[in-house]
Amino acid sequence: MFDITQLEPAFIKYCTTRNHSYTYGTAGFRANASTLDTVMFTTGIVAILRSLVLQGKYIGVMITASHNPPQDNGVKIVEPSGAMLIESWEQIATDLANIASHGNFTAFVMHLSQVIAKLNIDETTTPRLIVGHDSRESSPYLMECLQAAAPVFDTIVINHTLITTPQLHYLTMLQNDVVTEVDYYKFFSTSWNNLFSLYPDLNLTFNNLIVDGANGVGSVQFSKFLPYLPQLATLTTIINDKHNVPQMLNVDCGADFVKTNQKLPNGIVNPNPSDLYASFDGDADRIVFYYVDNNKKFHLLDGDKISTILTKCLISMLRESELLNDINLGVVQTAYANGSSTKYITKSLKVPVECTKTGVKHLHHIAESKFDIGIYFEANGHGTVLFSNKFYEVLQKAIDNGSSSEKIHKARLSLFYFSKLINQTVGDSMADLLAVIATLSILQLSPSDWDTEYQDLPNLLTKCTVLNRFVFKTTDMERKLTSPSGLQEKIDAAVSKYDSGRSFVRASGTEDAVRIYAEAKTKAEVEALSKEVTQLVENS
Ligand SMILES: CC(=O)N[C@H]1[C@@H](OP(=O)(O)O)O[C@H](CO)[C@@H](O)[C@@H]1O
Ligand SMILES: [Mg+2]
Repeated sequence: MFDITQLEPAFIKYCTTRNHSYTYGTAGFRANASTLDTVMFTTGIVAILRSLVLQGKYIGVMITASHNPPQDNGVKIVEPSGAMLIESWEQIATDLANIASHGNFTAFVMHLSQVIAKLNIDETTTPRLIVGHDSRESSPYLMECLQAAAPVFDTIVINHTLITTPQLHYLTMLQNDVVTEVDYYKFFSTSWNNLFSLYPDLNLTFNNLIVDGANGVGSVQFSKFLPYLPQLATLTTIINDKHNVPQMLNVDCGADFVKTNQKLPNGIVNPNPSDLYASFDGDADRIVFYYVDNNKKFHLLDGDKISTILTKCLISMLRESELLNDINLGVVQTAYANGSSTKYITKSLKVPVECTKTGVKHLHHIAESKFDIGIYFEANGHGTVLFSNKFYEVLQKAIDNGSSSEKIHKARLSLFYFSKLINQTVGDSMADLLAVIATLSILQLSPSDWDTEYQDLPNLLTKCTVLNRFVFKTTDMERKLTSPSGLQEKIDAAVSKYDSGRSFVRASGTEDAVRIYAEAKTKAEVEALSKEVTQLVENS
């Protein structure tokens, strides 16, 4: 039995941020790190309660603010399956944080005991947490806040300290007391070796690989992972690897910088057209690729390009496996996906596309519930491919039954090993990097061949600060505004003036801003459309 009144000293010590209203956004709680002690303390308790409700299964907690600036931080909870916290618990997490922030200890204890009573918890269960953090300066202290309530609940806590978000998701999914990051390296390098063993004569389609670690935890982890991948290690250089200079995190580098500014990150002086470049974000769950042409012009290969090339490869493996009619494959995108990519997937590859709301939790859910092979990527490079139980059943049966053709058998084994190469819990810079390189090798496409599969429509993603972003409410998978009243009609009128024009506006779930997306036939038109819509937002 636990006595929650014993939480008082920790409450006084760690809940120093008062009268702050916390909201659970697109990716958990996220704000300036100086305001986060209270919500870290309560999130630790929520994770403990979640573990108690699930009979002591390991619950993951990651402290990170991903691509946000160094002074921010955040926290997200991971289910035992490795997926994000189930949505119905977001409210429990939000309410507990806000009662701790706005109320005194008595009010807090009263609220918490009501929550515990409602959850019907068996108090003899031992809760288990598996935790980690990114390289931010604030992370170790926030980790202390997060764990402050653990002794009162007799919690077992495994702290992996400096680890990437997807590694933490993967290790949570293993539900094992003794797993470490080495288990991650071994699993994914074995998958890589298995897949390549089917293609002994295959050459990579670029000379060198340059990986931008965003000066974050991804650079630490990738340098530890590389020795398990000797074939790649010899041709890979990691740049922006100053994870121990926290103020450099995501500054002029990383996936978000490259995608938003559509240019090379810091640290690449003389780019080589025969090399492949990739940038991770601050917690290494996103990746974008790029290359330069012979004129040294920069070309971005973003989440849409990743999603389309993986789709092309997997659909051809399915076809060669003669399983196209038994396994359903589809792609999940958000409204931010470039219109050309959607057209390419549906028209050229003849694969269905679902559009859903921003945030990986939404994409993941659709990919999992609608498809046997669900490929999902946000345009910013956050995504993965999910393989269903049915996929494994059908494939295993086909492999066991054997095939007269060597080619068909090889395609089936390729599908199997490929499914093990990509992180099943969440988007993962390192696993996605391996999956893309394997894809390019199997299809024998150079980075520029990959790029020419389809041509992006010129697009612009900007943000603007407004008095109250919460008045911007949307419908139709965030593609249309329902409030402020009358604004959507004005946006529609603006869009209709442009060839292949598209634009939508929504409030960010991670920043205090409204995002404006626009695309059109030419760069000049997209700039004009974006400007018009920005003015409409500002005047609303
Ligand atoms: C347009 C855009 O890139 N939005 C990002 C951003 O969400 P917003 O709700 O737009 O702030 O951060 C999320 C978390 O990292 C990420 O999932 C999402 O794709
Ligand atoms: Mg991230």
